[in-house]
Amino acid sequence: MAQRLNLVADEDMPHVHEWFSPVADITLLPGRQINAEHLIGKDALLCRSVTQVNAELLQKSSIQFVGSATIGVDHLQTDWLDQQQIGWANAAGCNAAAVAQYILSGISVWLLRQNRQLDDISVGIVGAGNVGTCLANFLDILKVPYYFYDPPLVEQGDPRQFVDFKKILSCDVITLHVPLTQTNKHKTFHLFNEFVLQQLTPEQLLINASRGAVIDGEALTKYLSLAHHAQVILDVFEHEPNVSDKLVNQCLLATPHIAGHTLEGKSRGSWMIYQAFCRHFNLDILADQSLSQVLPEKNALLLDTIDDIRHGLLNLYDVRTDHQKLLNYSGSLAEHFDELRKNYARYHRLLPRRDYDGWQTIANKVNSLEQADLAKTPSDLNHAQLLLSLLIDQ
Ligand SMILES: NC(=O)C1=CN([C@@H]2O[C@H](COP(=O)(O)OP(=O)(O)OC[C@H]3O[C@@H](n4cnc5c(N)ncnc54)[C@H](O)[C@@H]3O)[C@@H](O)[C@H]2O)C=CC1
Ligand SMILES: O=C(O)C(=O)[C@H](O)COP(=O)(O)O
Repeated sequence: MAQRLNLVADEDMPHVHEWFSPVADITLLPGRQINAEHLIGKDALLCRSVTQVNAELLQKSSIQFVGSATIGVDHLQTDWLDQQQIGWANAAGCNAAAVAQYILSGISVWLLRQNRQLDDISVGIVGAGNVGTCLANFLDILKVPYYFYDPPLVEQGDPRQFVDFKKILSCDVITLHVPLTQTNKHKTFHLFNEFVLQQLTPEQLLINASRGAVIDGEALTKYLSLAHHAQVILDVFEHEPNVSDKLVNQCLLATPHIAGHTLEGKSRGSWMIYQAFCRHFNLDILADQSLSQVLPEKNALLLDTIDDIRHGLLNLYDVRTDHQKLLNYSGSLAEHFDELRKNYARYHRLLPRRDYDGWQTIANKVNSLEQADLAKTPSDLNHAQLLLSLLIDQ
């Protein structure tokens, strides 16, 4: 029998016990507290976005593999890991659908406040990777025009259509889906600085669910203190968990870095890391282990009438609930930011936020309802307007 491995894992990474305990002894720790001493004599580290994985953390250890159950890798010193021949993996795309769902919910709330319609806006997507593309797929169904800005993909010959930064800055909604990078030619650190922010108008919405430092936080606070400014939705903040109460209160909506935290998004992250771990250590995946095994059945969405669709979507996700929870901690946000994220996961174990994978079904259903009974679907509503009215509260 192969020797058992020893691993340290972030205590907020789901399903670690189910999947890893047949082959490893596991030490669970709070992600921000994992230190070099904890890793001495260990073979693998399983982390989330809050653990800085670098030479300082690992050099005294015998870690051979680092798995981060996240899309982002800005907390991993990947060049050093490669140099040391330490295997590493992230969970690319694991929660892309969850982030896209968050963005659509945020846009819906903004439209409601502005008394504007979905069919008269354009969306500028900065970063056309997994999240940007997933969002674009949803916007296609909603028939909302969007534009991609992604110079690295242009250089790689991606055949899709891309626009320049100036065009993005003219869109009604600008939403950021880039990795945080500090050094390369297309670095994203402070991509939205004071100069860029000042070009926005009060009619626009800026959303950041990528990494906080893609927007210069200090410049943003200053910008939002101006009499006229664009509306802003933030899921991420520069210097988390030290989040400024002032900035949160200046936003249309603010949430504690939970855009990707659906049940599927979190579980898929662990599952992808488990698979990478097995590949690295040349282990078999046991026959009774699978992602679907740990995901509870979804309540069937009964799409018989427009009302069914409306309620199905409303039960799905309303970002205002998460915004309100963050506001409840106003005055001591920095102290409670991590706790809110932790409790978000716990709360959602009872009433989980789920990915919605039935958008195409809904689009088809709306089509058939329109064809079958136009009286139920006012003829001046196109698909986009109709689906928006389903996304937001009546
Ligand atoms: N708030 C949250 O809960 C979550 C945040 N994220 C963040 O979102 C980021 C994006 O996620 P994915 O789309 O899955 O990543 P991805 O790697 O699939 O796509 C990122 C895209 O950004 C592009 N890009 C890089 N530099 C750029 C620049 N200067 N200007 C324009 N485009 C640029 C890349 O070429 C790539 O196509 C992640 O790196 C992560 O930091 C991801 C998941 C959840
Ligand atoms: O996947 C990413 O990248 C994210 O930002 C995550 O959704 C954040 O997840 P945790 O670090 O809280 O697991």
